Amino acid sequence: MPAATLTVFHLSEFLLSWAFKRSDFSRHAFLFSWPYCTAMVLALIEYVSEKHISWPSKQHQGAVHLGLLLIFIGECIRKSAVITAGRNFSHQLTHGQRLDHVLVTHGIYRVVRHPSYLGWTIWVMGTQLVLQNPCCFILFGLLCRNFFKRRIAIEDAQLRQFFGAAYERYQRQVPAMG
Ligand SMILES: C[S@@+](CC[C@H](N)C(=O)[O-])C[C@H]1O[C@@H](n2cnc3c(N)ncnc32)[C@H](O)[C@@H]1O
Repeated sequence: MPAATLTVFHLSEFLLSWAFKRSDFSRHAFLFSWPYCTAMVLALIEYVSEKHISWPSKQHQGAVHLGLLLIFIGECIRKSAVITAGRNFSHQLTHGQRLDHVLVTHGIYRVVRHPSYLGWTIWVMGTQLVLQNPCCFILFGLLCRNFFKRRIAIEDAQLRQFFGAAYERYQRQVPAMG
């Protein structure tokens, strides 16, 4: 199940990037960065070592079901953001404004300003619930919060530069991650 979850996530990220013919499309669209792979190896180590010492929490079916639900909800939020933003979405932050870059404020972007980050956070927390990894659940939560806090500050500043008053208005009206 965890392998299937990872395959669906990474393959769909790559295929959507290819389908929208995004300007930053490359093998990096699989989203296997070093920090991410390191985090997943840590999760695997926690899982295997706790399973080996018969950690009691590894037997909670409720946690597995809740984790699967979070994975599903996270994927839906993330993919609806990727599809709604279309070619305006890019895995890397853009440094100059592209000519075809338009501000997206409809669909899921009407409800939350950074839906793909919200979806990814929910998805990754779900993976740790399925594995019943208490340490990585907390660690990944803290890492996501710090990483996205910094990234959102940079991205908001760039988008204010690109779209001026329209983005400032959007930023006032719509919360960052819910
Ligand atoms: C990884 S995507 C993340 C998009 C958004 N932060 C989210 O969580 O759905 C980053 C790229 O999307 C662009 N972007 C973010 N929000 C946007 C919006 N509302 N309209 C158009 N482009 C946006 C940024 O300029 C950046 O190049």
